[in-house]
Amino acid sequence: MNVISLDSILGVGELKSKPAPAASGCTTSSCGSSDGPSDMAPEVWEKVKNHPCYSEEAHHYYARMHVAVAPACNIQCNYCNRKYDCANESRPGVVSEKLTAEQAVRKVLAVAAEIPQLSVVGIAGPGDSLAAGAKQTIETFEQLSRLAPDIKLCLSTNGLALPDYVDRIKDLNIDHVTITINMVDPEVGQHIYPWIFYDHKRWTGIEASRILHERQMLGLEMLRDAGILAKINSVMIPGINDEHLMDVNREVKARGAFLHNIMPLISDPAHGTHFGLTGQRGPTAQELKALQDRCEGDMKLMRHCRQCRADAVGLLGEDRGEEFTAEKVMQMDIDIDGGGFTKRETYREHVEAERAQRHQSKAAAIAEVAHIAGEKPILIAVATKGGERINEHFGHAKEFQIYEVDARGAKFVGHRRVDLYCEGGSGDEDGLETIIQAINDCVAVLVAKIGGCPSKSLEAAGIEPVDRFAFEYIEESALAYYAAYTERLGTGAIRQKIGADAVIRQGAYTARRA
Ligand SMILES: C[S@@+](CC[C@H](N)C(=O)[O-])C[C@H]1O[C@@H](n2cnc3c(N)ncnc32)[C@H](O)[C@@H]1O
Ligand code: SF4
Ligand code: SF4
Repeated sequence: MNVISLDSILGVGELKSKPAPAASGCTTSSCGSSDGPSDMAPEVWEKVKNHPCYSEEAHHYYARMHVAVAPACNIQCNYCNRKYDCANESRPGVVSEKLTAEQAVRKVLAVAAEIPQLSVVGIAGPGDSLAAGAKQTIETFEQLSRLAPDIKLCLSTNGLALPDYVDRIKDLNIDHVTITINMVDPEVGQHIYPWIFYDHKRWTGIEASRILHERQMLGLEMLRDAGILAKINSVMIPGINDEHLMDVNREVKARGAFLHNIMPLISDPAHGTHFGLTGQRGPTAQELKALQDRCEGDMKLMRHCRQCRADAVGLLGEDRGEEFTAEKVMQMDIDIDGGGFTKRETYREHVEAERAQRHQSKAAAIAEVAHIAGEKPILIAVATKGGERINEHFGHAKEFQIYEVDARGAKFVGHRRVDLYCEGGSGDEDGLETIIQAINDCVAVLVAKIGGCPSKSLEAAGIEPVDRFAFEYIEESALAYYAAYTERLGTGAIRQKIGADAVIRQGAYTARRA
């Protein structure tokens, strides 16, 4: 098939590209074929392959939107304050406007007509999608399943009311449900949940956490029995549930959860949450990764969550919500009958073709490094604007994506937000300091371009700045870098080199602090 660039369908300028090398065998589950990864049943792959949150690969191509039709909640978490709102902030529970079911449906059809990447509509607050009788949630999904049946439906809940709604969720063809589970021991839960409202009564203390825990486990088992995929969100709260999340991981896995998304606590005092006001800190990026690594096993860990607003619109990491306010949507001429269905279908066909080409290219890159199997993985930071390419200037990066690389492949393991190094054209030393701190477990940073000064500081900190892969694909470049890195050191030497680099980085950091 002749592959047309997705950027041309979307009207975006062409990126410099390299033809895909010939295919060969691929052994990692992150790679795969059009039937999906080797460790996933085809019917499950069919459900997740276009869902930007359930498939890391899909998030490069597909967008989601949240509609904020669920303002109320039936429990209180010590990290949540829905009264604090800020239009410029992207974090859970924040919305610019709450919608009725009717407004939400209109908004979805408007977005679907405009953004062919849209594949999922979710309800994730700002409160709980199943609180207050779940009326608006059900009404919204009923209409959408009729008007835009090609778009997947998704909801997020704390799980307290979930057992009462699993049958309804099944009837509505909702394939994806997220439950936030922060504990499987009410002793731990009592430090996270001051109260719940259940069975016409407010419960507090350990009793509240016991009820919540039992309802969450029951709801999860019912989802498994109904064949609905469950993702578990857990908020990592250092000193309260960080170690305990290993137990949570084990228990949810035993009950058939598909994916575990361990997210860092956000606890800015300005947000007015209990944890913010009492000085409870969130985890560092390195602490979060270490816990995710310990939990990763048979069940997949989600590493690409962007902790989105409850009214987010667009690809993960971008927010086009401002283009679709209730006022603007009211003025739009909306095709009520599946708005833009043909455009979405064409887009999906091209994504399939591009994905097949990318699988081949990644498999070929993995085959090139097969001879160094068994070496220790390295971490690499990447400056990217998206499109799976190294296409961002070091000084303009607001975040770095982190890849873990060895002969099995280059795996995305998280992103690290940083202060901008270049503000108004000049380098800011404090910004550079926070960048080095954020990526200090990486051996290299792959960028489209970088200036002489930051290069020297990075080298002094034991992080190699690399611009020779500018505009190339990230995974293939990371593997090529890994091969060159290993060759430079000689096989068997990576472990010692990583150890030595870590000492250099720590020494450089201590010296800068002094
Ligand atoms: C706003 S909630 C809406 C769905 C539902 N009420 C729930 O809590 O699962 C969406 C997700 O954001 C998480 N969240 C809310 N506030 C947070 C914070 N301050 N830090 C980290 N995660 C947070 C919740 O735990 C939940 O997983
Ligand atoms: S369950 Fe969700 S909406 Fe309710 S308090 Fe907790 S985070 Fe906020
Ligand atoms: S908050 Fe995470 S799981 Fe939810 S839509 Fe955003 S990226 Fe997906």
